[in-house]
Amino acid sequence: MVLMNPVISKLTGKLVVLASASPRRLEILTNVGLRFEVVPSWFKETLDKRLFKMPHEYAVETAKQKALEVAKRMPFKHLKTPDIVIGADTVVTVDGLILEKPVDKQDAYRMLSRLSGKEHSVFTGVAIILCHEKEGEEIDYQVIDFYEETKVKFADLSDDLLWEYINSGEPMDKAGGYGIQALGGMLVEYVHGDFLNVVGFPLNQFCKKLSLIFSPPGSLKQNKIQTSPQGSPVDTVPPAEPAASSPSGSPTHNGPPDSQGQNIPSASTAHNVKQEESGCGEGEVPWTLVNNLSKSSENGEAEPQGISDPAAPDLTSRGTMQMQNVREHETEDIKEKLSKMIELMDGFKASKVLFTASKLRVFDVLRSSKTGELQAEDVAQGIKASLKGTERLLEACVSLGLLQRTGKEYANTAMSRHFLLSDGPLSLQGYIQHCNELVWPLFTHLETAVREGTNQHEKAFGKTSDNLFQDAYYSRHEVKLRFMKAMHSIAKVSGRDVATAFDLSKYKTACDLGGCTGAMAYEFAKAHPGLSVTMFDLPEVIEMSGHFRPHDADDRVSFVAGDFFKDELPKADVYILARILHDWSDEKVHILLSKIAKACNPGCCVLVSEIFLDEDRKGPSRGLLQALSMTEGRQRSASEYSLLLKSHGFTSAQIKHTHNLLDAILCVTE
Ligand SMILES: C[S@@+](CC[C@H](N)C(=O)[O-])C[C@H]1O[C@@H](n2cnc3c(N)ncnc32)[C@H](O)[C@@H]1O
Repeated sequence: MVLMNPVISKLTGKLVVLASASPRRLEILTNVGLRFEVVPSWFKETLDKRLFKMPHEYAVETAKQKALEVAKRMPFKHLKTPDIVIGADTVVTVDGLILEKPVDKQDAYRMLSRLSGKEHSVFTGVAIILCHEKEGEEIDYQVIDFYEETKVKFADLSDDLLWEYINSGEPMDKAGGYGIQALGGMLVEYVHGDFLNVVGFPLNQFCKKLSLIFSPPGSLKQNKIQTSPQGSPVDTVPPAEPAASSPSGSPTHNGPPDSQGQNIPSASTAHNVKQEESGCGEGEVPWTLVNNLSKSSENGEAEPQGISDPAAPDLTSRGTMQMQNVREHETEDIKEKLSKMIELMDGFKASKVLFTASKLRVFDVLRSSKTGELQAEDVAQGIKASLKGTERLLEACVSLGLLQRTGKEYANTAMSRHFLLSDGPLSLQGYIQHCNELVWPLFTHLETAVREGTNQHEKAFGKTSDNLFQDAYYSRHEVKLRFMKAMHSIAKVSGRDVATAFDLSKYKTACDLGGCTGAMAYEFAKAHPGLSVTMFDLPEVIEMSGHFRPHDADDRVSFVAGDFFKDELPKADVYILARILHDWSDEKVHILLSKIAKACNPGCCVLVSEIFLDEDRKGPSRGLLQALSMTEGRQRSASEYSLLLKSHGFTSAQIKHTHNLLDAILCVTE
């Protein structure tokens, strides 16, 4: 049996649309007697999470965009305008990360193991779109949105339990990788807050919002809440009279106060004279009537009987409240979009400030002072630049978070100390200079690159490059050194996460093909005490690798010169391909993988480390932006790499999204 919820019943007679295909939301709303159509949104959940300060802002914005997409599509595609569209989006957050639906089992495992033994938050953002269609005019959309947070704690979960749960298939279409209402309930130690919010829809707050929309504060002037001496709320409105005996016959509301001090009208006391006409149930205020009322008042026409009761909804103030709400939302929305636009328009300036400050060694100069602080004059002297230009550069660096300033003194921020000092263990200086000297010129020819679908090396550097490495990067000593420094810095930052992505304890030997400076090889040796690593690269690279030898170099790392397309590959149990495959045409990739497959004994494996594209190729933008200046190769998703490796006999893929610069996949030969 369905309880006749007085707030939900206010939607009777309206075309209510749920812009979500989630069976759980459908069930929650159906269970409370709401009649609605389901029109799943086509809005792709691709908002850039970094643009939102708080996770709930992301959930609310996604809910809003989902609902608006349906509200705007229906008049054209379904040839009807809904009255109300409801959108919702649920996200799980832990350790400052937003977890959505897992893309595969490995992703589900990553999410669930992150949640194990910890408290996390579940946020559902909800948007209620009220659509007003006026004849001959554009449809007006009013947006009311809100969010609910529920805290959930998981018990400590063993890997066996996690995999059993993952293999049940339940996690795959659920935010955070679990469903609390089914098997996933077993993982939960406690829930603080609205349980249904975790399932996917905060019903309680939704009802309160409906109550505010349809009986806003102005309509409840007389329904003051007093606190009794015992502290419990007392409704001071006199018992409602039946409509017929009310002087005006207008709707009056008298019901239990909700937790926000608003009265949710009770079905037994709310009446209106249009009830039969509108076909609405008891306790309803028909939307059409509400609209007509505001119109007739505006026109100065006599109000129909039953409208002038002071307890009736204050339609004007309600309209004003909603319009204000909408304007605020619209303004916020536009501001958000504008700030994203500005970020995109100015992005190249910010990059160039970083490149220039790095090239001029601003960060090293600041670090070298006794106190770590310098005034602009001293920095100008240190970097041999004009005072005026230096001041501008330093101020711009402060605005970008690269420097901090106290009074007249400039100093490095923690981020700069980590990544921008030239001799720091995680220095990105090498890569930054590579971007400045090589990638930047290529990007100045992006338009031609897009028009022609070719790489622009010739335009940018005045010569063709059939083989990027031998013709472009290694043609001049300083260019080669710069390229190697760039590879070295990325390998230093990401190497540890790649090296520890999988359990390699059963393997004795590894070969890092195209290992460049050996940075990755040393990370593998460090992470796996039983592993000897051969670093294999072109002779012109090997001859310079001594430059990058760490002071505590492990003698389990050795260097072999050769061409992986032409020469015999060193024998190994594990072949590492870090940032290799994306550079080459499919044909060359197949040549290389065939050679590796031939060199492998059963049980050997290939570990590929690359930027993995999302399965729908909508991100991450770092990978997609890089592709724009690539030559013959291409970026792939984890499953594309998996398929590629499978076609060469490497199966049982394990995938690791490291949340560092490079992800990794491990496949074993049969
Ligand atoms: C993009 S870098 C990746 C470096 C390293 N694996 C890393 O992740 O830091 C590509 C590497 O492949 C090497 N390489 C290119 N062609 C090669 C070939 N035919 N044989 C061996 N190594 C090659 C390059 O010298 C370079 O070091």
